Amino acid sequence: MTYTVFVDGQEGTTGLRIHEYLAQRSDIEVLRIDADKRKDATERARLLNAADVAFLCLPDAASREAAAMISNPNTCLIDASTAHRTVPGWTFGLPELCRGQREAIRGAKRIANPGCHASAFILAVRPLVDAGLLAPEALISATSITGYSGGGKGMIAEYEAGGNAQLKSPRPYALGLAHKHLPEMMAHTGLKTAPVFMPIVADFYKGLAVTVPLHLQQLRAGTSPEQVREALAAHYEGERFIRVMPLRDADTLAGGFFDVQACNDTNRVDLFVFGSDTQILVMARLDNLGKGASGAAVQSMNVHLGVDETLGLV
Ligand SMILES: NC(=O)C1=CN([C@@H]2O[C@H](COP(=O)(O)OP(=O)(O)OC[C@H]3O[C@@H](n4cnc5c(N)ncnc54)[C@H](OP(=O)(O)O)[C@@H]3O)[C@@H](O)[C@H]2O)C=CC1
Ligand SMILES: CC(=O)N[C@@H](CCC(=O)OP(=O)(O)O)C(=O)O
Repeated sequence: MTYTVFVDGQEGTTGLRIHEYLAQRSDIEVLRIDADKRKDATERARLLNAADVAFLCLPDAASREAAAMISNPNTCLIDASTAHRTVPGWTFGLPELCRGQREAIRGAKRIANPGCHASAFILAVRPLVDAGLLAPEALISATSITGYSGGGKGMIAEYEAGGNAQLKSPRPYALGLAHKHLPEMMAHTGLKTAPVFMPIVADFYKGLAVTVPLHLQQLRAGTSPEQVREALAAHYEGERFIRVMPLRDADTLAGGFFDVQACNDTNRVDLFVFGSDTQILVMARLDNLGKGASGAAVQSMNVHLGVDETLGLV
């Protein structure tokens, strides 16, 4: 069986990466738009409606526009943008989220791919809420360190142009405390209050790690770091792309330093719990263009089509 696939936004960062994944597939026929018609609404609509699966790798406004162009009831949209992640009628493209999510993706024609920071945050926190270790009312914070490809073509060009000394050091951003991933972080963890979230972009291409620092007192009384790790391990048992590392996994740290890039070129998420007697750090690491974007989109496509979920992904 061959499926036809169109990538709207094929020249962008996530679109190009999806094309790389699809190029290895004999079961996928890729529909391509002529370079001079990339933003031609009529041609985009024609290709979107000719596809079994269409990926939207576009800014939010263009994604909403594309979604409104669909008249073919068989076309499945997988949107990489922020536009639809908490919109009713759209299914969150994170198969590992909870029991039943895979079946929901299999049956959905509108799939919203999670944001890169949000994927890491949700995968780290959701199991703790589901296990009753962290109350939905908890007030927590998180930081994220990310490579600059997370900012798309514009930010990549800025970093790769060189000559701007400010870009040499890590840059905290979203300091208005209203990062666009907060709504999906709340909706898909069950947290009632948005975390205080500060992302930091630094001078490396890709790789991302979210850290959630917690006093053990913020967790259910008597919770130990071991129990937090066990809750993660139980939640993700059998998951091909999620690795829950041993507690205080010093072996993964070169000389005591955490490697943010160690999941690059994979669709993997590594989860860590570092703990003392009174505090823990829960960390999630991924490739922002892998499980943080394009890899996740291909995984959702595989789940939706009912083919091997790992096809083309490592
Ligand atoms: N980069 C990442 O790590 C992640 C990105 N995302 C999200 O995925 C989406 C795509 O991001 P990314 O690939 O990084 O962005 P880029 O800026 O790299 O690419 C976006 C592409 O969309 C094209 N485009 C813009 N408007 C239109 C339009 N009206 N019609 C057709 N094409 C259009 C752009 O054209 P042109 O080339 O002319 O500018 C560009 O090629 C965004 O919503 C982003 O937030 C999600 C997760 C992670
Ligand atoms: C470094 C950088 O700017 N990263 C982007 C996140 C990329 C991403 O996940 O974007 P979407 O939510 O659109 O999917 C940011 O924090 O806005």
